[in-house]
Amino acid sequence: MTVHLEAKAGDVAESVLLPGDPLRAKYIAETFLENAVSYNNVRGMLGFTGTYKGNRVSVQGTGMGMPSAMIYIQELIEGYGAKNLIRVGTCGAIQEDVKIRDVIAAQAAATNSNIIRSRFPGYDFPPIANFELLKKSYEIGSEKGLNILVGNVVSSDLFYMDSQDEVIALGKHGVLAVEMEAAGLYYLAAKFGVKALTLLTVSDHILTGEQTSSMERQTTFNDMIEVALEAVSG
Ligand SMILES: O=P(O)(O)O[C@H]1O[C@H](CO)[C@@H](O)[C@H]1O
Ligand SMILES: O=c1cc[nH]c(=O)[nH]1
Repeated sequence: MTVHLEAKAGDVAESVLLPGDPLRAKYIAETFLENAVSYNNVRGMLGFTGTYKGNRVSVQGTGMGMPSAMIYIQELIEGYGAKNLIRVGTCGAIQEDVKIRDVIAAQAAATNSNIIRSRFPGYDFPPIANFELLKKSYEIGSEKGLNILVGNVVSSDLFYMDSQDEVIALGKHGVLAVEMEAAGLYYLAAKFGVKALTLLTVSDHILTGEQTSSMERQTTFNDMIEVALEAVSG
């Protein structure tokens, strides 16, 4: 048991998928895992463990933003021995050639958060994905015929920004999309020496205002989940 997770020792698998939305954790467990068992209900931040093609996998909601996600990520690593963590989230595109429903594998994550900056004053620490998980996911997605984009994303502390100017400028510097957790995940993975990756489905477009329907989100989302599950299995 940790402060925010009531799972017992051994309840959590070494490989964990991390959606922001706890109900998405339930959906993933019910749709993709066999014999899924719930191990956490504290604060309604649902977590489940089951098997995928015979491999033990957990799925844990993290909430929105780095402060929330980093609580669950650190407790999963320190308290339960999680070793492979893949965030499965949504994002907003900030480049014209990134399209709604595309899947992004976040190679690195820029951030406007002070969480990492305050740890290494005077330095910019680049939060990066684990290469093995990144390569595997790219290959699995490509074999499935998905248009997987690999590149930089930006993890923002704010969903509602007074101005999108900086985020749009980042897009002009090759950053593909904005979301709110990847940099925190990559920082903690570096700190604790575990493997991490962020996969994202583009749910809306910051430049064009386009949004996905819930049905479209679900279909693309399913593809992304299968990539994540395959990447941590076998
Ligand atoms: O769909 P999730 O995983 O929650 O991710 C994105 O959606 C939330 C904002 O709506 C933020 O958490 C952002 O990172
Ligand atoms: O625009 C978006 C979409 C999803 N998540 C974000 O943080 N921003």
